Amino acid sequence: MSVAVIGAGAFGTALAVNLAGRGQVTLWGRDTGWARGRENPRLPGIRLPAGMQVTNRIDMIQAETLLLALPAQVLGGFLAKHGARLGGRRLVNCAKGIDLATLTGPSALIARACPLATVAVLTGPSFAADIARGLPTALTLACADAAAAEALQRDLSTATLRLYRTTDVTGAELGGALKNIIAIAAGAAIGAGYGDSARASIVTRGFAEMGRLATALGARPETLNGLSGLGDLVLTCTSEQSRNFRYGLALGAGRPFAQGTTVEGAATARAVSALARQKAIEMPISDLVAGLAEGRIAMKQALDILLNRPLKEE
Ligand SMILES: NC(=O)C1=CN([C@@H]2O[C@H](COP(=O)(O)OP(=O)(O)OC[C@H]3O[C@@H](n4cnc5c(N)ncnc54)[C@H](OP(=O)(O)O)[C@@H]3O)[C@@H](O)[C@H]2O)C=CC1
Ligand SMILES: O=C(CO)COP(=O)(O)O
Repeated sequence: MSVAVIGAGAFGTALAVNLAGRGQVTLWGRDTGWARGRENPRLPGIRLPAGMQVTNRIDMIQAETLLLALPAQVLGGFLAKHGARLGGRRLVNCAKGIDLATLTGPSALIARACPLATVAVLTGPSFAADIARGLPTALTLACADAAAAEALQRDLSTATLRLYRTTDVTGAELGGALKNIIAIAAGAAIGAGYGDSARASIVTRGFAEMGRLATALGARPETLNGLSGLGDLVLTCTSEQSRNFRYGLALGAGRPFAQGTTVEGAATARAVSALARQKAIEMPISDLVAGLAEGRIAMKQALDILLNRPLKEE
């Protein structure tokens, strides 16, 4: 089986390094100057295995299985430029977000741009550095075609990467996208000094909110209880390795945050607010994260809004 990873950021590089233990892997990035030193500055401390090919030429990619590890908001532009070259292969989305321009998930963007492709999603609790170091990790592989899901599960599992499969692509993809929003809110609560009890409330009510939107969009509720939903929510709301959580910490503390860091939850919150309005679903935490990220509301105001919502059944 031949694999290529599209997107030489932290996650794409980590997946390529881990999968290289199984066979030939090619890594594609738009700028591959760093590869001469065999260490990606986006994933410090990890050396590329000898023999791994790194290229910025998409026409060099012959692999039958492509893992797309680009940020959700740049995927549409990438597909518009290169999608025609990718059709007919197995295309596995690894991005965790909702495209703001179309309000759809990455796998729908891929399916639209590459109608002949077998589209799948790889998602779940996993920091790039952990995967690259070969620390034990369990992820969800989702594909609507059950036979293709089984084949991909087999082909992409490694000694340290254990994949569980599902045919619920919508649920798996939304779990990964929505947890980033809640991680920002959890970080903001901690950053503002509201404490661990407040964080626990946000995680729990955030999880309820994730389930409401995901099921309205066609997800199976049990998928949200799995690695791609609850699993990743727990990871990102409790670890400072998470960029979304760290961004929330900065928002809550009123500190600036490093420009250029990939924080998927900020744009996803805006997309979710728009989707929730369309579907008439209450998503109070996502609405507040969208407002905080856009600078429309302040932290104290966000807290007041949450605490003053009408009392209701759990
Ligand atoms: N990091 C992690 O632990 C995990 C990340 N993910 C998901 O993986 C996705 C990618 O994140 P991650 O790798 O961490 O992000 P990074 O910030 O590490 O890297 C982003 C990559 O995208 C590239 N890029 C940006 N714009 C474009 C473009 N227009 N065309 C082509 N390439 C572009 C950047 O290229 P350049 O270097 O040239 O700027 C860079 O290689 C996200 O959806 C994230 O949620 C999922 C699980 C874990
Ligand atoms: O998705 C992730 C872990 O599963 C990575 O989270 P961050 O993008 O917040 O760093």
